Amino acid sequence: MTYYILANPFSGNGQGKRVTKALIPYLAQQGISYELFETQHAFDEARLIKVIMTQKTPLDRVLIIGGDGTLSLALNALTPEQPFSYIPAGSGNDFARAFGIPLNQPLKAFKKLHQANPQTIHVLKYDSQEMSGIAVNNIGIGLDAAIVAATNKGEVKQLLNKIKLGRLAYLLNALAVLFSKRPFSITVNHTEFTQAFLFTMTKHPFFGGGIPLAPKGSLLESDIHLVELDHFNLIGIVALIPKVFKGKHFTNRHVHYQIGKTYTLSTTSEQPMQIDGETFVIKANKPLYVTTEERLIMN
Ligand SMILES: Nc1ncnc2c1ncn2[C@@H]1O[C@H](COP(=O)(O)OP(=O)(O)OP(=O)(O)O)[C@@H](O)[C@H]1O
Repeated sequence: MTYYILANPFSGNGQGKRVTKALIPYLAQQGISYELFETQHAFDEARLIKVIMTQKTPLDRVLIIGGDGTLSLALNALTPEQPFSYIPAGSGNDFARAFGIPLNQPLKAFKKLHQANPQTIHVLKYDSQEMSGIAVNNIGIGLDAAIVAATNKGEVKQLLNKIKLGRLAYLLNALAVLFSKRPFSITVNHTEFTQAFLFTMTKHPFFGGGIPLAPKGSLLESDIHLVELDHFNLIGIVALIPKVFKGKHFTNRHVHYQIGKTYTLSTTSEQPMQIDGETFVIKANKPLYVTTEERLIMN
């Protein structure tokens, strides 16, 4: 059995490279066979998964090393029947937190996955006229997407990442967007929210690098947790932030929470949308259909 490893050396500000550097000598020392495929540029994951799938035999394993974005892009290129293993090497690592994969301990994570049997998890599956795919963490429309969009394109992020303050970039952008983002109207399964501010569907508790947005979410179930926050006064919204960090935001009357298996939604205006931290837009009156899909993980 050979491990076909897809690694993003640049994830987590170079953590992908550090994880690979720790893992490869260990595999060699243990006599474990491997083939390493490192991404050469952004969005190289799908190409490498295709190469891996033409080379591997059914007994070989697929191991992904990177952040949530790398995992998401790789799984979108992998068929549902193909089991995968994962070692986190990002900055947020929400999927790894949700599945209990050791963070910052690549050898511990590897030893665990090496012994593991395939287990079924449920990820998000989305579909519209314009796009389709799966998401391992969450799909957000409005505030979180606007923050991700502002952070991803900001040169400030690169600078702050270098001095290990990437999370500060999120915080600064979050504050700027908080004050400028306007509410929007969204209809989900026939319920209309006319003053929506944050609208996030998640399969597991975490978003934004460990923030417990939906503490009861689980990858082991097909439930999709929907958290919607209405735009109300900004002082109230700012006061809500520490509660979100503690997972205690559901008592606020402006927070709406639903658990469901499928959602059909549409907005009346074009809005930013984030899918596992990559940014898109949802066009006005273009329905998006969200459900779940089963995947096999060996961790
Ligand atoms: N060789 C590369 N050079 C530049 N970008 C890359 C490379 N390989 C992959 N990418 C891009 O990096 C992004 C994914 O980064 P990833 O999310 O894994 O790390 P992160 O942002 O540090 O972690 P997290 O999402 O956990 O915060 C994707 O857009 C992917 O296409």
